[in-house]
Parts: sequence; structure tokens; C-alpha cells
Amino acid sequence: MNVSSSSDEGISVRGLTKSYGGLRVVDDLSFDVEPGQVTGFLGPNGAGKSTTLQMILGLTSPDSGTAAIHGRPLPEHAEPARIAGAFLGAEHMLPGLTARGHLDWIATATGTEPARIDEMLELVDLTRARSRRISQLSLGMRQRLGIAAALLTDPDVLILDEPLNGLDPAGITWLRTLLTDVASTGRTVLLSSHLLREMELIAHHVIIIRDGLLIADRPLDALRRESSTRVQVQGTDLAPLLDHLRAEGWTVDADEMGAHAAITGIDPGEIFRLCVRLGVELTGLAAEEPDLEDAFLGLTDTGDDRHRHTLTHPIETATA
Ligand SMILES: Nc1ncnc2c1ncn2[C@@H]1O[C@H](COP(=O)(O)OP(=O)(O)OP(=O)(O)O)[C@@H](O)[C@H]1O
Repeated sequence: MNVSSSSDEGISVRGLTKSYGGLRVVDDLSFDVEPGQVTGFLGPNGAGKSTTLQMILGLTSPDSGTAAIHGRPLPEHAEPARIAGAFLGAEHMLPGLTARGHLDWIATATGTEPARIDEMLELVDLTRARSRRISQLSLGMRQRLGIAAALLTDPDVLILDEPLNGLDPAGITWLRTLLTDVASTGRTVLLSSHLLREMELIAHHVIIIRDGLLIADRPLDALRRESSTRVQVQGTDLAPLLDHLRAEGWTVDADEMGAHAAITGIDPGEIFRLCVRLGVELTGLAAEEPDLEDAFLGLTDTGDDRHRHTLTHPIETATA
């Protein structure tokens, strides 16, 4: 491994900006991706994730700003393929090649010893499928082949664009173990996704963008803590409680009978104290654990329904 001891380790993005057709798709983006952990790069469709990853890899030029890996732009390293490995989508593979043939040409181009090809095929469980053409592989198998290709040169930094697409739950568990192992050796791992629940299972740290702008850059646990709790209440006559909460400006969703309601962002203990004070009898009180999806929807919600649809559709179909 080439990991240096300088503080320049990992990925560093500063003021990165890119426009297409007059539209800023990446807007003054700055963040660091630290070694030793798995970082998730999240955002709704069209947020600018792929464009950012391409700029980090030196495949697209920024209009302004810089993207560095281990302290300098990737193309300026003597051996860029040893520094970073990337998977940018199964659609970039030649369908007529076999699985092994795909790894073969990358090994040749990067001067990687052939023994590593068999090792990687084994790692992604494609040894038996090695002679099958890429066009005959399932999407999940092609994703795994792409991950094998990204790891082939044993790079310090791994950049994966939407690697979760097409993976079944077992595949996602497999990828989590693999990426956690890779990160635990001091490597830097950055993966993009709009599949929130899956990212929650894999990432230690998340960077969230929307419309090319940085929305959040935090450990996953911190994001979870900040996201709003929803407290569910049940009772035969909740009206005094709900009227009081609405008057204080809380968001209350109640059914028509007023026997069941959900209050967003409030501490359940506060509900309990209010019920005692107002003489309201509860038959049920439960706090829903916030998850990354709640946090993500809250952070990326522009108040525009269009966004909510683009976000919820992939989540619902992700594991179908
Ligand atoms: N080469 C290009 N030419 C013109 N517009 C582009 C180009 N590449 C990306 N865009 C536009 O830039 C915006 C951001 O696209 P990008 O693919 O970076 O987003 P994303 O977050 O990766 O989206 P998704 O999750 O859908 O893959 C989109 O509006 C897209 O249409």
C-alpha cells in the first residue's frame, strides 16, 4: 500500500464548481474524505454526485476549485492507478468481453500481476462465472466485477459510483464487509448512492449534496441524532393535547377521530408532562427511532414535492 504519513492522505475537495449549459451542477463544493472509514456520498438524482466523482478522478475538468488525492490531482501522481481505483457504473464495460477478459486488460494496462486477477475474481465470488461474457452477467454480477476491477491494483483510495444498484440484500451485506475491511487497513473509501437505507448499513460518515451544494458532512451517528424523532400518541380524547401542541407551533398529524396522532421533533417526555398537566389520558406513547432516511429527507427537502417524489421512488423500489 502507498499510504503516506502526511496529513494530505485521502481526498480533499476545495471550492469545486462545474456548470453544464449555464446550470451549476456542482457549486463551490468543499469536503475531505478521511482514510480508515467508509464515507457515503449521498444526494437525490441529479444532485451532482457523479460529476464530482469524475472531477476527483481527473476525468472531468472543474470550472474552478480543486480536487486532490493524497495532496495532488490524481493525474499528477506518477502511478495514478496505484493511488485510486474506481467503479463508475457497469454500463462502461465492454459487453463482449468475459469477466476475466475485463480484468485482464485492466491488469495489462496498469502492469498488475495476473495472479491478482484470480484473487479478485475469488473475492467477488465470480470465479465460476469468469468465462461468461459481461452481456450474460446479471446487473449484480456486473457490479461485483466492477468492484473487482476497482480493487485490482490494490489502490489506497477506492471510489465507487452507485455500487449498490442491482445488489440483493446478501450482496449489500457482502459489500459492507468488504468495504469495512478495505477501510480498516487505512485506505480511503468513498461510495455514492441515492439508496438511503442501504447506505445507512454501510457508511461511517456521510457527505450529502443537493443541487450541487453541500448539505451535510458528518458521522452517520451524529446525523441520526440530529434527525427529528416522531412521537406517536393514542388516546380516547387527545383534543386538548393536540390543540396545545398546534398552538405552540409543533407539527401534528392527527387522524379524523383525533384518537391517534404523530408529533414531529418533540421529546416524548415533554408529551408525557403535558398530558399530566392537561389531564389527557394516553393509551399509547411511542417514539419512532429516526434513521438516515428521515435525516436525508429533512435535509434535502426543498419544500418542493418534485424532490420528495424523486427521493422516495428509488427507496421503495431499491430492494424489489
Ligand atoms: N456531460 C454532461 N453534459 C451535460 N449535463 C450533464 C453532464 N453530466 C451531468 N450533467 C447534468 O448535471 C447534473 C448532475 O448530474 P450527475 O450525474 O452528476 O448527478 P448525480 O447526483 O450523480 O445523479 P444520479 O443519482 O441520477 O446519477 C444533472 O442535471 C445532469 O443532467
